[in-house]
Amino acid sequence: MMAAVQPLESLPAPGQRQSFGRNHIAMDIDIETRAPRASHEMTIRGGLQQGDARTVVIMYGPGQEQIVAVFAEVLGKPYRLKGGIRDVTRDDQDWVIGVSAESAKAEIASRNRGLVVTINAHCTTLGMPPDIYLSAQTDYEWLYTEASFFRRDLTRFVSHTLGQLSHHETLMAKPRTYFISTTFPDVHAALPNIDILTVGSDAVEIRVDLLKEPLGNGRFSEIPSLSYVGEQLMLLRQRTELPIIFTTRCTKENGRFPMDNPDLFYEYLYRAIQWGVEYIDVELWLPETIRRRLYEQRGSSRIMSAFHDFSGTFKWPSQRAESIFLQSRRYADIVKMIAIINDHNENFELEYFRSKIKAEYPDSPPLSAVNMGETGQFSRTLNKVFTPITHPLLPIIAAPGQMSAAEINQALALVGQLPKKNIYGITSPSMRSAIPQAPFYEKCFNELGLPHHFAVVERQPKGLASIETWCNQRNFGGAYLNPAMSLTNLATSKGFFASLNNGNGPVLSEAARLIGMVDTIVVRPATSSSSASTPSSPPRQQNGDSVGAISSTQSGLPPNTSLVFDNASWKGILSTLTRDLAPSAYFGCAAVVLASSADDAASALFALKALKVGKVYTVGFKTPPAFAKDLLIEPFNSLESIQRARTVNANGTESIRAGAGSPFVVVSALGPEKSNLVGMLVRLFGSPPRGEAGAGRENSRRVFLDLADGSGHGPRKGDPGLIAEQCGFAAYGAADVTAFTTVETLRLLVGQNVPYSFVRLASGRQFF
Ligand SMILES: O=C1C[C@@](O)(C(=O)O)C[C@@H](O)[C@@H]1O
Repeated sequence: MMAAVQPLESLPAPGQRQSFGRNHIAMDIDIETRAPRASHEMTIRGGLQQGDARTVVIMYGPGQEQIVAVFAEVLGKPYRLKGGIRDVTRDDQDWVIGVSAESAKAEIASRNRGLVVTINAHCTTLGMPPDIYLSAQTDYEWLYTEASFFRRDLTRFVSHTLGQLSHHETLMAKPRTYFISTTFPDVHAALPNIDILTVGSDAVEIRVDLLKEPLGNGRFSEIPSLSYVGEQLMLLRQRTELPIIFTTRCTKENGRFPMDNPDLFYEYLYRAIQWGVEYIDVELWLPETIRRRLYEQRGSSRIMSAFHDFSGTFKWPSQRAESIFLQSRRYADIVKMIAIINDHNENFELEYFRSKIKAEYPDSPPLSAVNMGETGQFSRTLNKVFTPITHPLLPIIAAPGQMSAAEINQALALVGQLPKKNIYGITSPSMRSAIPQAPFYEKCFNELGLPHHFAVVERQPKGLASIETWCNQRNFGGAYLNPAMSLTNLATSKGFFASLNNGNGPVLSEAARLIGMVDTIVVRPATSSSSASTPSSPPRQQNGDSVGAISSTQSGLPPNTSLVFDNASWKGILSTLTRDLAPSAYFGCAAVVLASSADDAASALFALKALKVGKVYTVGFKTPPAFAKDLLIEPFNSLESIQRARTVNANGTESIRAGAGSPFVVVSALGPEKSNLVGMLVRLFGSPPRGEAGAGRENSRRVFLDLADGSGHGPRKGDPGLIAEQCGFAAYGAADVTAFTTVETLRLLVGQNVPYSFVRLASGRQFF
């Protein structure tokens, strides 16, 4: 009989082992922190940070002071307007300060940079460009439109510029990353198709040099003005959640930016940093002083050093190639090297160069290197860091030989590098009435050119036999579990799962371990240092396992493969909560979680922990001790305790930071049959009680997240989401979380990024 998972309070430190397998009384699970690949922990520890602690000063245009309140709300801080930047003192530390652009002008150059960080918020309807002097002097600049206001864009801008959310670390931990090189003369043309264009991309490149600014009479300016570029960038950012790469490619390297004045490059690239662009492409030929300055001034943006050689004489096995790499890495977060080659063998030379660089300079920034032209296409299938891709819907390809994500995947599949796998959606009888997900996954695989087969299968209500059979196949490619299964349940395995990893059981991600619920099973080759899994059935044929016809006699996983039990839904919750609010809006605040069991509550607790909330009030479940360790938990066990939390008076922002204010976020995992209770609590916590004005957050709409699946039920009587909105909450539902969770599931299962907007679009509204 298999030992149960240890109670969570006795969680081992990362790297230690926890019971699961069948070798010992208390057998072990490899904890993901030992694994080299991307893990959610990167996102918790690396992705979310406290960020810039300086006072944020928003400079606003005539009649635009309301934008200060919006910034404050997104950041979760109180705000006030002041006459000038000089009036900001240490006492304003936790406030957002608004200063009119007019007044700020006189003092911006002499501001105390250690005390304030300035953002020039300019509404483009007031005219473009913004005040040239302010633009040049400010730390950051945010351009917005009033007619269609994109709160999501603002959230992402401040989360990034103030260093609260880092895409780079998360992306660099991914096994493969791609960026789409858009080549539109006008971004408007891209917008209708942006969701489909970006499937498979981790970032979007805007080729600034290819933008064509109309001057009237059919003429275009030689290079697009900063004003035009700013608006184009704003448009793109409003429509895609992906990080952006800002490129001013020069004439010598297949671009249109003139090379006679390097300062022009500095001007545009530095402005891109001010605009909060995530990646700035800096060409290596630029004077070192410019490259150094941009690197030093890059703030939260990351520098992609770029070198292209179109001469046809470039040689990867040369001293020159190595010295170009060394020169590039000095001022780079990613080094990009791209060359025209003449012979297919030069692709192998590039691979040798890649591995040599990795071995000899292990601490260098990641290398993104490909060859151009048809001959070089092979290298585009092998490069793993930010491979530039195109899409059939683009007007032109950005460089000779560029391929689409689908073409790359198809090529990899053809040469055995991306073998066809069976991927499952494992449901339970209780989910029988749910809308089928298979068509959506098939659409994604099709769009991405993935060879995999997807099938929704239903597990038996009891036991693990069916799940183990699906997972125990040579061609098993991973699965999601909907509903999720508890680790305790999975730990009852006496068969295949228990046999993995020489009897130590599957690898557990830290999220799955702490949450105690598994919703994703990821297949991955073991590293040489960790032990290989031991299939419980003998290996058999290489290909051809057909879904639904798997017997226990069929082949098990290949010997160098392990299974990772993971949890994607906490990430879906985190992404939903941070869609319209920066992480700082949650730091230290109080939350309420309602659920009928700890299992139902755990993903939300994990997300709230990642957001560093100060205190969690609980209703309906006992908090697992593992959470109680890092979070201040208080169960609501009487009406008095609720009343106390409601009226708790946060004296100033300090106490809010310690979770002492009345709850700012309410998450409910209670089913529709408990709507009344949820509605009642939401009403109670809706309007900020009198006397809380001192806390300064009276401008903030509180947040309500309903995890109960309302799909297919139509508008519910007493729908807590509706009540929440009436009570002044910003309400989110299961549909948002499901879509964001699907994004994460696809990343985990097939390593590809399918943007949230595409998930919503392709799966149809009624699906969620
Ligand atoms: O640097 C690169 C790579 C690229 O030149 C290519 O070869 O695909 C395409 C460019 O748009 C991009 O900036």
